[in-house]
Amino acid sequence: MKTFDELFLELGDKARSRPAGSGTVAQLDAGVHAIGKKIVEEAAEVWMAAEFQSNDETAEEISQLLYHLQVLMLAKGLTTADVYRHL
Ligand SMILES: N=c1c2ncn([C@@H]3O[C@H](COP(=O)(O)OP(=O)(O)OP(=O)(O)O)[C@@H](O)[C@H]3O)c2ncn1[C@@H]1O[C@H](COP(=O)(O)O)[C@@H](O)[C@H]1O
Repeated sequence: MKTFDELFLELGDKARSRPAGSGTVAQLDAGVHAIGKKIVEEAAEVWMAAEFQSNDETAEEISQLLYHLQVLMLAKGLTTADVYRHL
């Protein structure tokens, strides 16, 4: 298990070191347009899970949405502080 901040640090390391086989690196290379489409897809899956599936399945979909939001943050050079200051 990891927190939002721990995952963001891990993804930042991946973006810098670019290990072979990293899905995050592949997403970053695909660019903001592709990442954005993935966010929309995952958001729809969250919505559908919330309406028609279990809470555990909904939580899993939410985790995937958070992951893709973090990939977009990295693609745009945003930090968690950039986001948190709006909360
Ligand atoms: N938390 C995640 C995570 N959540 C979601 N995803 C990806 O998001 C996609 C969501 O999958 P779906 O269930 O929607 O399935 P899908 O639409 O068939 O997926 P694709 O066809 O798009 O691959 C998958 O491609 C997952 O690989 C994630 N990929 C990676 N992580 C974590 O990120 C870290 C770095 O991962 P790598 O960069 O791959 O090493 C590791 O700690 C991973 O656990």
